[in-house]
Amino acid sequence: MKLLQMADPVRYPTMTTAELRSTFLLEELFTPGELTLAYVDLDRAVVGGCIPTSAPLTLETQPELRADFFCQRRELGVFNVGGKGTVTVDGVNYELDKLDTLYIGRGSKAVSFASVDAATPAAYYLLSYPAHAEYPVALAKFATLTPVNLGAQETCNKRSIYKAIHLEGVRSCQLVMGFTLLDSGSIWNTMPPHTHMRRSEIYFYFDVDPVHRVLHLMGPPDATSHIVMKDKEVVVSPGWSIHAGVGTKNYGFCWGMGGENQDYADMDPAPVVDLR
Ligand SMILES: O=C[C@H](O)[C@@H](O)CC(=O)C(=O)O
Ligand SMILES: [Zn+2]
Repeated sequence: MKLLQMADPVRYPTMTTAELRSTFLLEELFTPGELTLAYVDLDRAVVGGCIPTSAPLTLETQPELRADFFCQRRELGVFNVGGKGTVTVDGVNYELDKLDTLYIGRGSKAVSFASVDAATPAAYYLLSYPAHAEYPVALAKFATLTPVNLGAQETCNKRSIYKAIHLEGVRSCQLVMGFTLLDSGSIWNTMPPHTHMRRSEIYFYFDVDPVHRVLHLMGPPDATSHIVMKDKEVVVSPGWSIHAGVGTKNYGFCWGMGGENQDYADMDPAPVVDLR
């Protein structure tokens, strides 16, 4: 597994574009016919991408985990941004349409991913954190989620927030996971931004038009930087960093968090006028 090692707020202001990218950004997680994982030292997240084509792909344990099977000591969230697929957990099949989320609890032994049609393959985004407790496998279908509608057309940030794995939905040990869809003509996410020292957060941008980009904003509110991102890329946000973005067109992103608490509303606002 590729290892991403975080920078701290002291090293951060000295970093070049290339250093910011190699430290906070994960590119090329999604390759047809492959399952790719990366380890992030921050809150010990494992992030992955998986596009099964003609044959299913199995979630193998990794040498770095020193575990008998991947979920021996971890839980896993799976979010499909591609065509219809099937995820099999210990012999039980779960059908995932686009935007469906599957929670796989600690102790699940055999996990594999398949596409229903190799011509329109599923594309699974994977996010895993250590877990001290077992919660049951559960599927959060997009169609059953009630969005929170935020923003306005006037401020180009009209969007719908769907919480899938959280305190009032599918339960987990520490993972909190959901996604946000921007309306046509809206481009700003999470503005005004916030930090939350209790949790680190990982953004996975999807449905980014190939000729468009998202400028992801990070850093302390008084010293922001940006990372230019394309479709199906992942960016890591330490607790001291804001995480917001602006696209050259609308897009979607999956947000996931691990850490001290699971309280979605526990945010320290960073007012727009204070940003530097
Ligand atoms: O801690 C929560 C996260 O940053 C996101 O859920 C924010 C978000 O999706 C949005 O405002 O568009
Ligand atoms: Zn956040």
